[in-house]
Amino acid sequence: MNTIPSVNLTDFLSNDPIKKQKFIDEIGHAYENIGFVALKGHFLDTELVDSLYSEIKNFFDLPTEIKEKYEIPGIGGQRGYVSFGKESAKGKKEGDLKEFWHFGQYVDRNSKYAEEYPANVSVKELPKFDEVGKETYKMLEKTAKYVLRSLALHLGLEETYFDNYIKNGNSILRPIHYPPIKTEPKGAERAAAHGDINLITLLMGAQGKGLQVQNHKGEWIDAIAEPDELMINVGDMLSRHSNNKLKSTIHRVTNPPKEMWGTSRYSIPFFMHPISDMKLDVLENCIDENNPKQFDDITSGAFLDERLRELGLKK
Ligand SMILES: O=C(O)CCC(=O)C(=O)O
Ligand SMILES: [Fe+2]
Repeated sequence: MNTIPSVNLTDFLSNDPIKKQKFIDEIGHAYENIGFVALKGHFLDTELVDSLYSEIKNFFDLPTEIKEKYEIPGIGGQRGYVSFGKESAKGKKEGDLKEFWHFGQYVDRNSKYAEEYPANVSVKELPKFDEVGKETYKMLEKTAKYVLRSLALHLGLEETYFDNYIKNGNSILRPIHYPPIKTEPKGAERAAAHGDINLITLLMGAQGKGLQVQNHKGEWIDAIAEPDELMINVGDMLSRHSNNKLKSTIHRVTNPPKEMWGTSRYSIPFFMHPISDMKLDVLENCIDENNPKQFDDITSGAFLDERLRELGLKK
């Protein structure tokens, strides 16, 4: 597979069982091979996307000393601002050439997760920032819920298998700014090769060149979406749970050619996480003689913790 297949969520949501099954087969096949699809028919509208871009550009344009006021110590960068170069890919010492923001789950005050999750951070310079972030979070979470329903069916589980694990889940919306490159990066990249940690990732902003995905043969292929598409990939949590039937594919964001160094890249991944006590233990129906169990049992909370340390976000 040398291109990223495109699928349409309205097929899955239609009342036509043939279309629904077609969507399940297409996404299932894509995730057993390249690990990525471009998805149309999601719940984000253009107006919301445009206002989020405008808000986040305004945020990243703020002076560094103001942005740094929103960098909260002690929470592994899980909410608010994370400054340039702080995060590095697993196994790499150079920091990625990016700064980002994290919006986290919106839980009721009386829910047990209100204590587990750090609070979201408000940007007082930008009155609409929080609201636009929250609305986008909800729409991406809703899109992800249906994608996971299709994957549950593909894996031979109940359609709603993931629903209770993602309700109040520890998902994160991460607007990223890759600033203009001023000096030779010396081994650093916009985003070095990595697999995502979570269940699935929904990415806005894969329209320009930059994102590349590694296929079976080790070749890097461009992952470019149409204006109305989200790029959606499998993360390591879902790969473990499915005994690597669904592939968490290594991907990266390359530095632009020198004549383009003066331009920024903005992208906005939504990392869909379950609640921390979900067991990622390999599903029984993904194990057989040809596919012995490949991963040890672990909860999603313990797995996340381990990975945040490896990324340099948690001490
Ligand atoms: O910026 C992008 O297009 C992708 C970013 C990414 O892969 C990530 O943040 O995990
Ligand atoms: Fe990624």
